[in-house]
Amino acid sequence: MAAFKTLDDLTDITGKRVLVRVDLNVPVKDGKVTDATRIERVAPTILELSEKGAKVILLAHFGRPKDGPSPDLSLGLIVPAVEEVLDHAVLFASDCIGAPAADAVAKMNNGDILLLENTRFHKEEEKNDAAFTKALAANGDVYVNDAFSAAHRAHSSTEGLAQLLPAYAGRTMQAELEALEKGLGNPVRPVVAIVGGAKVSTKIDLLMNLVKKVDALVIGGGMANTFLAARGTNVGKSLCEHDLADTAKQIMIEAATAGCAIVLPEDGVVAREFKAGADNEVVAIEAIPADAMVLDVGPKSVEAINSWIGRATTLVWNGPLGAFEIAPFDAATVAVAKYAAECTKARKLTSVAGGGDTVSALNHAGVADDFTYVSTAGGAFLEWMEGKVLPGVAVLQAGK
Ligand SMILES: Nc1ncnc2c1ncn2[C@@H]1O[C@H](COP(=O)(O)OP(=O)(O)OP(=O)(O)O)[C@@H](O)[C@H]1O
Ligand SMILES: O=C(O)[C@H](O)COP(=O)(O)O
Repeated sequence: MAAFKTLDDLTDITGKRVLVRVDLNVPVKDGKVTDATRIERVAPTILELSEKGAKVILLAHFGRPKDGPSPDLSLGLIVPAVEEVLDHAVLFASDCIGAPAADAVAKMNNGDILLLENTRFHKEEEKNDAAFTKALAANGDVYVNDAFSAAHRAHSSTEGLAQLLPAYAGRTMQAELEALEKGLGNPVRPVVAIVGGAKVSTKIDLLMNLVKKVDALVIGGGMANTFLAARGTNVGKSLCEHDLADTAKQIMIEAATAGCAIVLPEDGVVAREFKAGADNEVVAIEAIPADAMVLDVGPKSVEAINSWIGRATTLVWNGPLGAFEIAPFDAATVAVAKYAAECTKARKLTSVAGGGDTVSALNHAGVADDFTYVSTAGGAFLEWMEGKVLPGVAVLQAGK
């Protein structure tokens, strides 16, 4: 792994304005953060800089706002959770550039921590727009990237800033890269990957390369419905991206050529409403009622998945198998997580899992600490697995 500068190289920062890119894209329900793991992971970097007397200015995205600012995706909602984890006051500015940001920064004392509003409220962020990056850079003397989980995005706050300011990796960025290299740099076969969740369109392309690197690819969640539909199974009202059928078919062809088994659900738990405790039944995967949706994979599928895990030496997991936030559709994710944890404790398995909701699901199952390594990254983790260059990491390695 190519070298990059870390906080150890960042000396004499008292009074300096340090722009720190963190990932605060945390799960939220009814306005409350339901899993603070990502905040906990960036806390050491933030507190270290604050204790050294820097003015710590946090940059982050939250969700995927489509048309500019929206109150439900304001990072202001996250401030209390960040304060609780840090046990430190956190100031907030209503914009990440312009007068609101500049005024808030001007008022900071050494050691203060300020969170700027969602960078994605400006469409220029995702375009890595030069003028927008410059506007962000105006508030900092130094840039620290501690958001490994957003490092697969070449955005202004994840990549562009590192070209304008002296750039350093934060403690979590450093730890994630070191741990992934150690656990998965040279994975011992057989390798089984589980990919589930809801971000079908942004993750499906990654599977094209992943099938060349693993012995079996277990597909669950919304991703499975897309593959099932592609092979002609009627998925009723399930979360499914029908327009990705050709991509799914191509992945199945690539997998067959590479000798990678594709493991799709044999049965599913279906309901007519997306809510906790909704009436539900287990059906064979070819018998999904037209007016129902699959919200979890069924018990036969769990058995098949666990049998693959039992034969594996390395497990890589991103994306829950079902809508685990609403009982009883957490059953498969919990059962598989517990079995993987058991195999890991018995020293038969190296288990690495990643993703905001995946971490939350492992915490929900009570086994996150039993996995070999739990990354905060989902998409970035899968891209790293594929062997892709992550722009946010590459720019640190190039070193300004
Ligand atoms: N069958 C399903 N139908 C609807 N939603 C599902 C289904 N299976 C899983 N999900 C949802 O998928 C979401 C998690 O997917 P996602 O791809 O965001 O995973 P992740 O671990 O957070 O990865 P990342 O960090 O890349 O976001 C959960 O909110 C879960 O409810
Ligand atoms: O949740 C994630 O995986 C990261 O925060 C990146 O989010 P994105 O997929 O919306 O870029």
